[in-house]
Amino acid sequence: MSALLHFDAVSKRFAAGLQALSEVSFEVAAGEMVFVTGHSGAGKSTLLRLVNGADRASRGTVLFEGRNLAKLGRRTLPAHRRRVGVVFQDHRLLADRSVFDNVALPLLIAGYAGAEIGKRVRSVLERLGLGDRGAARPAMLSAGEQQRVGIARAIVAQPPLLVADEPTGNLDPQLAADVMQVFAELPARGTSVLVASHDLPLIKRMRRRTLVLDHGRLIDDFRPPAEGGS
Ligand SMILES: Nc1ncnc2c1ncn2[C@@H]1O[C@H](COP(=O)(O)OP(=O)(O)OP(=O)(O)O)[C@@H](O)[C@H]1O
Repeated sequence: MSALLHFDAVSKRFAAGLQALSEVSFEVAAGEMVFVTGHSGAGKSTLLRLVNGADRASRGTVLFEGRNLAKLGRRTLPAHRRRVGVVFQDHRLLADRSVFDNVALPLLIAGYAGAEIGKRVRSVLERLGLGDRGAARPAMLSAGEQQRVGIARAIVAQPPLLVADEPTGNLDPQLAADVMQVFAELPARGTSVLVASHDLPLIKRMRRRTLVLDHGRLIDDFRPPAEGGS
């Protein structure tokens, strides 16, 4: 079976001449949760932006579900974006809409019927411990709740892949652990996860595969040994 995500010798050079990624190759299989780490400026955000179609590789090939993302055009990009949920550090919620409406947005865009939207939004809010916050405006919520609303919005349409860029950067350690727990449960529900983070203690605790970038180069692809293995 082909990989969900495939990077083959991918480089990204910005107009200013800066090489943000150099010949990066790796694959992510369906059902994996993978961290991307490295120093500030190592290329983590750049890598994630190539995956969600926000930017394009300068060289090399990025395949998602077997499709070459270099070939995405105005007509096909929206469909790709619907298959990759995105979580940012600054969750980018709509301030003048309720929590429910914020989370419902991807389903509205995908053309779901009203009753189905209600069912799915209530279910995902419940799962993230936000069952009683649907009517609230984002500004009325704590930072941790707002981040969970952002996650709810990213996963409500059950995309095959979730990419998250420093999703716990603003959260205290307990909330960060809670968010990681939510992510860790996604692969079993059909959503693979790619998380950029520089929080090494957190990554270590999660015991998941970790890609390490250094000045745009992939210098390690670490898979922790299975628990209980010898
Ligand atoms: N649009 C852009 N134009 C020019 N250079 C850019 C652009 N975006 C990123 N860069 C540069 O590419 C390099 C990699 O940046 P990137 O944001 O991917 O790093 P990062 O690992 O996510 O860092 P951080 O942890 O600080 O967010 C940096 O040197 C950055 O300045």
